[in-house]
Amino acid sequence: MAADLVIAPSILSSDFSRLGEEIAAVDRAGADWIHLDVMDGHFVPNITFGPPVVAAVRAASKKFFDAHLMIEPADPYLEAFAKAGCDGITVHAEATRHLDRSLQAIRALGCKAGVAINPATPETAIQYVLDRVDLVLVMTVNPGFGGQSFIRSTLDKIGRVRAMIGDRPIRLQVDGGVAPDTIGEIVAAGADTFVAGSAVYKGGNEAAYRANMDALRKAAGRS
Ligand SMILES: O=C(CO)[C@H](O)[C@H](O)COP(=O)(O)O
Ligand SMILES: [Fe+2]
Repeated sequence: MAADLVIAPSILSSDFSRLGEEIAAVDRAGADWIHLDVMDGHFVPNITFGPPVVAAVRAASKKFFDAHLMIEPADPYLEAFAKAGCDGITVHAEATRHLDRSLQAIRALGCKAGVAINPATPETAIQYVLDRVDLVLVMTVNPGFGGQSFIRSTLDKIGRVRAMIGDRPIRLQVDGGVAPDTIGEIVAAGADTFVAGSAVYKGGNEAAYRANMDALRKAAGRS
């Protein structure tokens, strides 16, 4: 496993009326990456934002912009997200007809390529694209909303994905229900990159965000 642990606050749980400030606040409070949840009201039952908003908030932080595209199709929008300033782009295996091609396209745009799988999707969905990706995202809630409960049946799958990754330089990310009471088991299962929305943004100010991320790192055994 990668020795370093990455905490990526999901701005889905931030105050959207102050999005730039909310990103800058988690940056100062110790976020490793910024996780951007893009939803289309089609692949998932919610709508968030697109490339113009990403471009508008890009100046708020120099940290890695980790775009989680919950959109179908994704291919027509990859270039726009790259130009908006995303450092990594993750597409869902379930929403991408020609997954190998999409992942090649992301890398050709100069971004890190990620592939996500939903809780009900078996890990075999990604077995033939592992040489095309820099990140595998195992969803631990059904995508679409923040603040949902962690789905425990995903723990075994995280372990199987870790074994599939082997010694490849691929990050294993989890997203959904990551909190101090779940992160220990998720680390033990083999994940190294943690998206947390409600568990980071609760409290509503920078001091709370710092304390929340410290609590996650402590519960993960990394502080
Ligand atoms: O992709 C997502 C939802 O589809 C979000 O990243 C995720 O839900 C984060 O929220 P929380 O940490 O509150 O579960
Ligand atoms: Fe996400």
